[in-house]
Amino acid sequence: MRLLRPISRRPCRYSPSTPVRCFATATSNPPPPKKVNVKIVEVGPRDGLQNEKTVIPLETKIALIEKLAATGLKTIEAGSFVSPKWVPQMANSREILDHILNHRIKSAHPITYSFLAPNSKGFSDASAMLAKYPTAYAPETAPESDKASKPGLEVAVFAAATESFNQKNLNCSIAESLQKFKDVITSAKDAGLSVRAYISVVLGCPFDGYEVDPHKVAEIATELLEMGADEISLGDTTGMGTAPRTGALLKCMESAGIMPDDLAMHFHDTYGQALVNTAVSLEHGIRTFDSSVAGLGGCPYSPGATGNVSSENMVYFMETLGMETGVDLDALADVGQWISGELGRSNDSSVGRAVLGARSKS
Ligand SMILES: CC(C)(COP(=O)([O-])OP(=O)([O-])OC[C@H]1O[C@@H](n2cnc3c(N)ncnc32)[C@H](O)[C@@H]1OP(=O)([O-])[O-])[C@@H](O)C(=O)NCCC(=O)NCCSC(=O)C[C@@](C)(O)CC(=O)[O-]
Repeated sequence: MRLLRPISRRPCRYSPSTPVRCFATATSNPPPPKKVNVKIVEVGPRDGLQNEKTVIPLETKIALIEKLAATGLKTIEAGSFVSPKWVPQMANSREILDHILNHRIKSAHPITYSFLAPNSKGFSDASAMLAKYPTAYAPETAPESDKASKPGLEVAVFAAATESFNQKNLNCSIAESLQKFKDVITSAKDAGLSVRAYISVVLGCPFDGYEVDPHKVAEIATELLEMGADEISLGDTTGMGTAPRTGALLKCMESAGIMPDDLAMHFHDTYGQALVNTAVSLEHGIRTFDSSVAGLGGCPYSPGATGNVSSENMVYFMETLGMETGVDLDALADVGQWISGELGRSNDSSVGRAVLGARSKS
């Protein structure tokens, strides 16, 4: 069990008043500033595609994951073990996991692939595949050499900050879903998988509006961390988050003793506030951000919500702040354009379009 301590008692690498880049004090020959790494979690193949109305062929989904893997992204959410009656688009996640384990997608660096599994049925479907290829992935405790040559795997559970959204999304109360997650998290840890836990609608709910209690978010996050989750991703599912409310939420998390390293932020860009909220999160020490290529996405249970902030915009934003993402923006822009074409929709990444436009002029 992870012990949570008040934030003031554990040395924090960053505080709200720390500028994102810290330059060394003047010397005659100051070394170049060391870049701060940020982790971009690409959620396009799952969050991005789950709400598309026409059935996307398995080959297209696999091609998307392979193309993303070649851009430098190190974490890719690849599918979801949920009821096909509820989310038909994710019905072939089993085949996607099979492909990842069986074919070892080519990449110049180790990649962790993440799959949603909100209950024991979802996890047992996923673990049946792991049993088929028991040595095809690198467990968390594997030696570095194994981690370099085999994919890492992560299981993601998901709760909500409001009862109404939890009921719509998972057909049970928050307490009941947390109970179900206990088994999933324990089994995932036993199998050597890392665990991510989402909390949706943390900054606004399609049913309860702005009435989301940040203390409730902190309470759920604490419970999930104590169950063994490695990371909590705070979802602004509706995109209703604003800079002051993002700041207030993160302050509340800090007061509850939840460390910035334990958190990721998951912004949808419905109101165009995602990067503003990202900047606030950076100031609070968060270094992991979810995004989806070409801004794909939208939650089936959040009417009107648009996609996640686009990965191209996120990478550009981080790199222009002098932070290191490890992602090749040009290559990512190509993937965004390609998948938009495959889906017959417009490319929703302004940076993606700008990169391609600038290239076509040169
Ligand atoms: C959780 C359930 C299944 C409960 O749904 P339920 O109907 O209450 O489940 P049940 O336990 O009563 O079982 C009913 C049937 O579903 C089957 N079943 C039961 N579980 C599974 C499973 N895991 N995989 C496949 N099948 C399953 C089960 O076997 C049974 O089949 P039947 O006997 O009728 O043939 C359902 O509510 C569900 O699938 N919900 C998924 C909702 C979802 O995927 N939402 C989108 C992801 S969350 C999100 O997008 C937000 C996020 C993460 O991106 C962050 C953010 O932006 O906020």
